[in-house]
Amino acid sequence: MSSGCLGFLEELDRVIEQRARELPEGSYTAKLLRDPALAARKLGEEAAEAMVEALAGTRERLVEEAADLLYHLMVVLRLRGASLCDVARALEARAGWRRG
Ligand SMILES: N=c1c2ncn([C@@H]3O[C@H](COP(=O)(O)OP(=O)(O)OP(=O)(O)O)[C@@H](O)[C@H]3O)c2ncn1[C@@H]1O[C@H](COP(=O)(O)O)[C@@H](O)[C@H]1O
Repeated sequence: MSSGCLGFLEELDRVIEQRARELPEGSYTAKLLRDPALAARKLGEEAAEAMVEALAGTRERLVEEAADLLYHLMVVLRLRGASLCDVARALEARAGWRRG
């Protein structure tokens, strides 16, 4: 993985946090944040679409579906007061077990 490519995720996380605070009209993110069941269903749909691309799609289609999946995961995490930082910490702790 090229270094520095994940910095934008922090920026996107801040935008999602701002949408959660302000819930602006006309924002798709705010629509998901107002309806946790919709957000969870969309997460599942995007996971299924990514699976289809992983099985038989092009690299480009897989990357596009992975982007949809990651965005929806970030919204669902925010609904539970969590973020990709918490996910990174969980992964880091697992790496610790393996090293130890
Ligand atoms: N990164 C994203 C992003 N990725 C995917 N999507 C939306 O996720 C949806 C994916 O759903 P589908 O693939 O099912 O496509 P669809 O048929 O259009 O969706 P539905 O009408 O079925 O819900 C689309 O509406 C996309 O626009 C996103 N919507 C917003 N963002 C970012 O979120 C931030 C806040 O944007 P607002 O949501 O406009 O406030 C901005 O930085 C945006 O770039």
